[in-house]
Amino acid sequence: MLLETVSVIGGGAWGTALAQAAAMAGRSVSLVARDAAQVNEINTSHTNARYLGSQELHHNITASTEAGPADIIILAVPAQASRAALGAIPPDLLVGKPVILSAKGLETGTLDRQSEILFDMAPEAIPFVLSGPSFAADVAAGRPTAVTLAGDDATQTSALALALAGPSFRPYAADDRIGVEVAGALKNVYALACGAVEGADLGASARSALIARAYAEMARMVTAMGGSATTLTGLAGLGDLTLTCTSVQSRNYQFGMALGRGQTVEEIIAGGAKLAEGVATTPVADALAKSLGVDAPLVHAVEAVLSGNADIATVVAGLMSRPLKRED
Ligand SMILES: NC(=O)c1ccc[n+]([C@@H]2O[C@H](COP(=O)([O-])OP(=O)(O)OC[C@H]3O[C@@H](n4cnc5c(N)ncnc54)[C@H](O)[C@@H]3O)[C@@H](O)[C@H]2O)c1
Ligand SMILES: O=P(O)(O)OC[C@H](O)CO
Repeated sequence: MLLETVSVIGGGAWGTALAQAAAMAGRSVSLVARDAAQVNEINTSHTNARYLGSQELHHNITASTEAGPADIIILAVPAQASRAALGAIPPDLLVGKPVILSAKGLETGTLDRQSEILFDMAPEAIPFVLSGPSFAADVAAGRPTAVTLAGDDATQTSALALALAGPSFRPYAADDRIGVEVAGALKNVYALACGAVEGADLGASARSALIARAYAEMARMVTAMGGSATTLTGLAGLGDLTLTCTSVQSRNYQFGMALGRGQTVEEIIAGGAKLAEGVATTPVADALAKSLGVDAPLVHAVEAVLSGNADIATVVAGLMSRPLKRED
């Protein structure tokens, strides 16, 4: 498998950061963004100010509004836009190519994981999932970051990890593609909850209890969806859950803080909130839990708050008065 050139689809924070990581790994990178002015800025000033401020971008990154041929395709648009973004790529560019799915979310309506969307849109592409504790600003600045890269063929996955590894970006190869993508999607739901705990001033003890119970719930969900609970001990599980559930740098955590302070979803969005993938993923996860018969009280509680069916005090009281049980 030739792995020299990379096409990153999505000129937002994460697409630009992954383009930077690939360029730092020695790859020749094309960054595909919809906005012509942004493409011009990246090519002339080597910055993407809207998403990454004054961070200088590697000169091996060339921006374009259209995807061209590449050995590796990285999809880095919001989860709800993945289907449309894949549909905009000429189909022959995806045949037999590794496509790295980096969005963390489940699709509204279909309830699909990211690789299920890829199977629909480009069945001859080879799916990989990249996830783990990684803020775009950190990756773009070359701060040390480790992620999980999961694929179905161990040799191919290791080769791809090697092609993207640099001095500050360390992908660990793994084989549980489903577990990695479900963990990446669900941690955003729990980050909303942890942010709400902070916004409502419920205390650090409550937040840690929530993280631990979220981990247990995530394990039930991952197992029911065909992944392995063991995956959650790694970067895509514990690593990303703790990062996003404790850091105000997380957009999902920030959104949750606003919920905790009593704002509605509509008010938070009208106030200019950045992308918080958990908002769209929560009702999907809730529907999946119900259809799979998984006990997921935390997902359900977040759904109740987001939909306006219950306030934070009511869901906390409900969670605290569930029948006592053994810790498993
Ligand atoms: N930002 C991070 O730190 C980070 C880290 C890891 C994973 N992610 C994941 O990456 C995904 C993207 O997040 P982001 O931070 O880049 O969001 P963002 O809001 O910074 O950027 C999203 C980009 O996608 C583009 N886009 C939207 N719809 C599109 C479409 N149909 N076709 C082409 N481009 C489209 C937008 O124009 C924008 O440039 C999310 O699922 C997020 O969870 C983000
Ligand atoms: O800012 P968030 O909440 O989208 O989180 C970004 C990354 O997923 C953290 O690993």
